Amino acid sequence: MAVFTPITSEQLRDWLQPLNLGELVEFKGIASGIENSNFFVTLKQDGTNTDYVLTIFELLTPEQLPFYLELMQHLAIKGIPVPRPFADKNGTLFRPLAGKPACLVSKLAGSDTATPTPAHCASVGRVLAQMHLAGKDFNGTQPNLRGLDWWVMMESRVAEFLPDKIADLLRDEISEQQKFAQTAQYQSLPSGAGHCDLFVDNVLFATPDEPAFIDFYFAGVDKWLFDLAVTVNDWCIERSTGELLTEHFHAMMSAYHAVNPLTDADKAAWPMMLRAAALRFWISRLYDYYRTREAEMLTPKDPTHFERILLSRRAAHDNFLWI
Ligand SMILES: Nc1ncnc2c1ncn2[C@@H]1O[C@H](COP(=O)(O)OP(=O)(O)O)[C@@H](O)[C@H]1O
Ligand SMILES: N[C@@H](CCOP(=O)(O)O)C(=O)O
Repeated sequence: MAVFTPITSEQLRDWLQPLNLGELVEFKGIASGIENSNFFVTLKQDGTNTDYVLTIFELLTPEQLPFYLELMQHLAIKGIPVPRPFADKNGTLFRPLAGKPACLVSKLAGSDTATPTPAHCASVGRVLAQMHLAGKDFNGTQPNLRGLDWWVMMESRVAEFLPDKIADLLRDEISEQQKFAQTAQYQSLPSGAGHCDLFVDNVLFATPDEPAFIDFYFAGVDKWLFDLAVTVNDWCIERSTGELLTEHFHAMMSAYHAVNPLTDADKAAWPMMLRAAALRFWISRLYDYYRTREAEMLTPKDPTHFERILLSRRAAHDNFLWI
């Protein structure tokens, strides 16, 4: 369903050749993706079969891809559990396949969880902190392309579809976030390469203590605290209301803090950062809902989920949970 670009064995064999990773045994499309075409690929080298993941990029441009792939390569080399992209002998990480850029990465063990426990939250918090620290010497500079400028641009494209009260909420939150981004407090927060979309469907677990992060194609340089807020807003919530679950929250935050300590400045910025993280996905879901792209064959994700989360974080602004 979500293989937007079909390929033949011949095309794939030719494409794989410069990677020198062995003979093609089999490949099959992965149904669950919504952004790219993904395939599991099995290659045989010296009598041993190894599984990989092939991604054909449907929307990302060759200008954007080096940041994502080089970040994954950097993190994987440092031992962070993320897919490792394979380069040809010239160091090239992506090449055209069926007319679109494509790359091959390592296949990670495990599966995602629909019902995160505090133990899952703790391990995700720990590895997120390790990932932030491991990215400190990564030299890519591409910003989070789904940041404040993008929110402002998208607001003008979705507001016309919304009832007045909801459009007012959207406009008001963007304006609050613009003011927040100008503060010395915001600007003093540490930034670096972040995943920026570390939702439950982007983490695979071999065991609850061994998370692996996939799908880095919204990654970018942003405040570390924003990345943590995005993660908390999806992992530590009661799904139907969006309210934070205290035990899940403390498990994730304490585990993050133990590796990459949070400061008083982080605490002061936290309520606005949780709101920013909710706003980012509210806007992208509104955009997908009202302006679904042509190639999209899946049902757009529910924007009202993040409207509820935003309202909940605004209501808790002066009385928020912290570690
Ligand atoms: N490196 C990987 N190792 C193991 N499974 C993977 C890997 N990359 C993707 N997958 C599988 O493919 C599915 C879709 O991948 P994803 O990157 O989330 O696609 P999309 O960005 O299009 O939503 C994931 O849910 C996972 O099951
Ligand atoms: N996590 C986002 C959508 C991004 O899609 P992904 O499948 O590439 O993670 C959301 O839930 O709105």
